[in-house]
Amino acid sequence: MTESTEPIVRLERADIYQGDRPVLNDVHFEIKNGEFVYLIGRTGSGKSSLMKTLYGDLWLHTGSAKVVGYELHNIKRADIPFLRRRIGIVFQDFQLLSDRSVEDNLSFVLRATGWDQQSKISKRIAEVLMQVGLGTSQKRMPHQLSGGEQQRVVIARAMLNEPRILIADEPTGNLDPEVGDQIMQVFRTINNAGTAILMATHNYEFLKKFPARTIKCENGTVSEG
Ligand SMILES: Nc1ncnc2c1ncn2[C@@H]1O[C@H](COP(=O)(O)OP(=O)(O)OP(=O)(O)O)[C@@H](O)[C@H]1O
Repeated sequence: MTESTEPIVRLERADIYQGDRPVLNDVHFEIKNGEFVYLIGRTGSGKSSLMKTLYGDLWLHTGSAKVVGYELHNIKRADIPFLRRRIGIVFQDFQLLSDRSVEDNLSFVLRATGWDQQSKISKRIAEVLMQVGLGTSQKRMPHQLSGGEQQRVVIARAMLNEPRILIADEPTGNLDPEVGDQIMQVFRTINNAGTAILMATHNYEFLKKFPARTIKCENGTVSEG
């Protein structure tokens, strides 16, 4: 299979653990290139644990998983930063560095991932900010941004290294409904441009307004919703 036809995520008979405690058993699903997938389920059902396993924050104990070309059942600790470069991760709490500007938050990530030419760094920052509708905000500090704007910067940050998939854990959980809708539009625009998205959400309005494939954590496993 070539990289473009192979699923971006494929789990087979995977067991997800928090420490010694099993959270999800016998998980199998695939996410294809460019797909948009919602992940739903009650509080504590295992959504975050599943996502953490996909980006190598929780170790896969049993079964197999291949994510953006990396086999998680065989992955070496040293490869995890490279796995994460091919995945964009967006959390509910914005986690920007509060003591530096938008531009510096973004260049920090690029430099940490091997970018060293200032002209290329500036160009890439301008591109991702444009993509999230914040084209002129380079010099602003996080405290000068609304919650929705901060979340746009976080999404821009996740897009810096052109990930093949964005994994977003409750990305609108801290936002007003109207602002949440705008952020959802940003994800849709990114998805329409070809990046796959796996989004955990409690917001069932999104499922009605923006229908997409839905998978569900329930009774200790994952099923199509
Ligand atoms: N760091 C941790 N250490 C031990 N157990 C944990 C840890 N984080 C979560 N758990 C447990 O694992 C189970 C799954 O939690 P998880 O956070 O994956 O659920 P979730 O579906 O994402 O919930 P929420 O919607 O509230 O974010 C829960 O029983 C939770 O108590």
